Amino acid sequence: MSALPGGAYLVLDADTCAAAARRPADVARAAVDAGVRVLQVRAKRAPVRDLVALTVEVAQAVRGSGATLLVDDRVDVALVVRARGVEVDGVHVGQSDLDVADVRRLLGPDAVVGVSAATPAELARVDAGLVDYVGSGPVRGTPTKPDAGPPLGLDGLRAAVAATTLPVVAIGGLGVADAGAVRQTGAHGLAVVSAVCAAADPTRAAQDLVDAWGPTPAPVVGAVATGASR
Ligand SMILES: Cc1ncc(COP(=O)(O)OP(=O)(O)O)c(N)n1
Ligand SMILES: Cc1nc(C(=O)O)sc1CCOP(=O)(O)O
Ligand SMILES: [Mg+2]
Repeated sequence: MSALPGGAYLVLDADTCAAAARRPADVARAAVDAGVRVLQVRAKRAPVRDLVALTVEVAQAVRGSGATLLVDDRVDVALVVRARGVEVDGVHVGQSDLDVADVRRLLGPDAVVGVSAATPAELARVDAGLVDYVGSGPVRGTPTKPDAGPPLGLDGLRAAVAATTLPVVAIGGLGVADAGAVRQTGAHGLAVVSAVCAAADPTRAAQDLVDAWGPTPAPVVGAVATGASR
């Protein structure tokens, strides 16, 4: 188990970056230079070996930044990247991906493991002893994930935060204008794709997101999320 830094969380979606004619590695470097502490590599249509190459590229681009780097869905990719001697911190899995118990077994006790959970039933099933954070969304409908569930809205997000002891990362249709309201729900972080990857100026957009969220306490390793770390 490892503490996830709070605040701005950038999901580097390969398709969104490609549509904006940008390399995810360049967006990643710009984001960490702007103060983003958590990155996730997501490439839903890429062959697995391309996802490995992409993750290595991003990891190398942000090397030395101290940012937490995760892979969407694919534990095998994280393991291969590690086996090549390149640092990757963990994986974010959804409800149809590998079970978090298996993810934890494969990646080890120090990995960061996140899981998607939004409904009361999904949140109740999350084992807080195996997972470091929950990703809850979509807060709003978003073209970036057409198969997402119904929008939670801020009230639904607040309910998700109240339903779990784990840090909650809000996601889906969010941008800089939402940072204050999302933080007020008690969410630990705010994850975006389009607001940075498709922005006219990703560096500026990342900086604005970091500033709008405001200061975050340093993560405490092994801390139980009681609200004190939010
Ligand atoms: C931080 C964060 N939260 C939720 C998701 C969604 O993951 P998942 O449900 O597995 O859906 P896909 O992203 O795989 O389409 C996420 N990636 N990150
Ligand atoms: C990757 C992802 N997961 C979601 C969920 O609801 O679990 S919504 C989403 C896409 C977020 O992209 P954008 O910031 O462009 O709306
Ligand atoms: Mg998934």
